[in-house]
Amino acid sequence: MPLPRRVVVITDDMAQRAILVDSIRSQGWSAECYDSIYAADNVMLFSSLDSIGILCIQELQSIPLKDLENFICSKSIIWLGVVLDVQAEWPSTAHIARLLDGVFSLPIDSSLLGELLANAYRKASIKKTIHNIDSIHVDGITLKSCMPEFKRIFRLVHRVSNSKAPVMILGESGTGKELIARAIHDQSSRCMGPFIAVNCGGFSNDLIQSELFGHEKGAFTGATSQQVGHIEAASGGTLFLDEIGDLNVNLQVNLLRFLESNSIQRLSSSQEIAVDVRIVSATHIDLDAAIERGSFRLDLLHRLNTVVIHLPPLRHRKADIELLANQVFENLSSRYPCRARGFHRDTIALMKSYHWPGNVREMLNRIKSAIVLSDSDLIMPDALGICNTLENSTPPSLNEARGAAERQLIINTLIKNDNNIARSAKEMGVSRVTFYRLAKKHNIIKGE
Ligand SMILES: Nc1ncnc2c1ncn2[C@@H]1O[C@H](COP(=O)(O)OP(=O)(O)OP(=O)(O)O)[C@@H](O)[C@H]1O
Repeated sequence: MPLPRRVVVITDDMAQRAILVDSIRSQGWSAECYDSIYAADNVMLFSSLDSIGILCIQELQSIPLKDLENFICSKSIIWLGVVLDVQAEWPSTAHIARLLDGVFSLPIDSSLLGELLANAYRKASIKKTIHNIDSIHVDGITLKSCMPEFKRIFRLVHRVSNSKAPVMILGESGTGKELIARAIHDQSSRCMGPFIAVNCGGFSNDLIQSELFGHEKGAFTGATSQQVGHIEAASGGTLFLDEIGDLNVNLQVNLLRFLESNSIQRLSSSQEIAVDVRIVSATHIDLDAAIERGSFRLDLLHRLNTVVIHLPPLRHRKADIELLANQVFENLSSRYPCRARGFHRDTIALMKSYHWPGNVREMLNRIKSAIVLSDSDLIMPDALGICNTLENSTPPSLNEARGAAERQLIINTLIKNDNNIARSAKEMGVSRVTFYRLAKKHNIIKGE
């Protein structure tokens, strides 16, 4: 629905207000007036009805900057400043002006005002669309969250998608860094181009150079043909450098050179090849500490972290646990044979109190095993295999830890082998009888 053409005017100067309102109305807009930002905030008429606000710059001098920032940034309104007295001196105008979309003085030519309002209206419409984003669709998954912190991440993803600014995603393993990188790519104008993900820690030092930059035939023993590297292959799209903190220091220099020149040389070639890629990188390690240790270059960090997205660990997303678990359940239960219709409330409580060291990935795996193995209508707490690892509980004994690891191994092996006991037993290197006995001992299989 298009935004109404209504302007909020905030000034206690009645004479100038009247002039301003007349000019606004002459452009076919309606106007709503308040004496101060506090009066306007109290009425809470904003967000759905208003698109543009005009604030009197002189009056803003007396308002604490924090209040002003909160007021201006919390609304999906585009704010303009009006200067009522051009002769007056205002000490912090520059700072305030940065929060506003433009500043004009009175009297103002009506066609100029018309243009200012039309421009601001366009921006307000975009801002409102972004402000209302509360989910992201990626890889067939709808990422949702009840938490303002996460909704801000969704908005940031939308905002950064269409720039080429390098994005660095920080977060523990399994928090969804690659998914967010994909979302940035999918929503960008590069979405028709390739998305190439490279695990910088996944290759030997000898290999990663040629994996990233490519090589010519004969560049090294075994290089029997020319090979295009991942950077070149990502041209026109997005290169996702996962685990960037694990990249060998020598290669960091080469990567930096590429980021500065936007061109690469394949191994054993002197030809410069121009490459147009958007870089998204991710790491779970503390890069500041790595810089202090000398294992990561500060200049490279500065090239990569123009925009930083911090993904919180799942244990800090308690408010999202139920939403996420139900979403994962719905998704998986349609793909695997499943008797359960959902979670028992004790299971949800358990999930909320668990610390999820493996984050969303761990949740996915635990729910997957519970779905496959559960033989009741609701998934019970013990089906998740985390009863012994509750937060605040005392550390497990060696026997308990061994038992939990054994149980998890059996579950994982069964899932991998489609619940086939013979194949699972073979993979674990035990007889069928032993496997069956162990699975019964851990309540994974019901015995007669
Ligand atoms: N909000 C979510 N809803 C459903 N699945 C999710 C969500 N977030 C992440 N996942 C899934 O969790 C798994 C881990 O996500 P991802 O690989 O993006 O994490 P990561 O932080 O990049 O992990 P790592 O650091 O180990 O590479 C993937 O299977 C992903 O699809």
